[in-house]
Amino acid sequence: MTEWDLSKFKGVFVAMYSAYDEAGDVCEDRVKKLARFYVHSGVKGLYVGGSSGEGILQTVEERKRVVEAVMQEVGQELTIIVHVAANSTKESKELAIHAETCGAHAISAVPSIYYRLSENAVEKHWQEMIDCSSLPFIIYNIPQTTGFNLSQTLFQKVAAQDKVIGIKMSGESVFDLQQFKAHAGKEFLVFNGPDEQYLGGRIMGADGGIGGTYGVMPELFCVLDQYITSNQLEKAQELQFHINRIIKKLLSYPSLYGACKYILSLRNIETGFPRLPLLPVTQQDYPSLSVLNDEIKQLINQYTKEMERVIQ
Ligand SMILES: CC(=O)N[C@@H]([C@@H](O)[C@H](O)[C@H](O)CO)[C@@H](O)CC(=O)C(=O)O
Repeated sequence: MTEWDLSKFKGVFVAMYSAYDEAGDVCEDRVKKLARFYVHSGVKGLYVGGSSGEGILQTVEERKRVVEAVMQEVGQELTIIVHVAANSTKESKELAIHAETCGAHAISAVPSIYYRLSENAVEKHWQEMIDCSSLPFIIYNIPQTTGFNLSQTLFQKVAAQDKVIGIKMSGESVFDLQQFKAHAGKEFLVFNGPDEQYLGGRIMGADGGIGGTYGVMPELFCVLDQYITSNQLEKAQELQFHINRIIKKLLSYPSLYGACKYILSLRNIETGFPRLPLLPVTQQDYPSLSVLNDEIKQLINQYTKEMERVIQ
């Protein structure tokens, strides 16, 4: 039996985008407004400083300011998972200790990037973070960006510890996701990573998901999750298809994050541009993004109404 309350980690987690001011600096007010925006959307929590949050492009001090702002604003209302991995173990530990000081609910980390690391090195990197705070730890496996493909052997070694409560599976294979779930068992959380496969991931064992595009349509992912939980799989498939049409369009812009941030601005949530080398969208993209925003709003309207009818 695990000592952790896993129920607060089951569901939809928005991988929060960065929030900068006009000069491109971290802006606490904007971080808070963005975090607050998700409170009423029905999501379970936020994943802070991950890929979508551009943690890896920010300084340690900036990352701390983001976490502090999120915790102050919504730390009592949502479950907050903080991605603490930096390239050095030293900085990652500093961020892990800081997350605990701020009252975050869990930490999470990718392997260090750039160097081709052995499994022993990645294990040591993660273990130092696990040991330096008393927070539960969630492995972040995203081989397509880190170049490190987590093996079952290393996974089972790391996951055997009570403090390691889950894994965020951002690789594309639903089979891999299922294999991790099968080995770790019921009392171990698996988060679906690819938003395009939320339905597939959940059916194959994921307890919820962490995703970036949830940020512009959190309501749709919450309804999708409810369809799955209540076994309405045809409705779930229909909605996932709509979502995927949106995601495919979002992926056609100079950067996914730039497109999503612009859509947020159309919903009165200013977050600035993504930080270089991630490209912003340009003025010529604005009209089509505005059309896409209307499409998202229409779907949110339609599906939240349908869900209300089902619940009544
Ligand atoms: C590679 C990547 O960035 N994957 C995203 C997805 O949310 C992704 O943006 C989405 O599926 C669109 O392809 C997440 O798995 C990453 C994530 O949650 C994060 O921001 O840490």
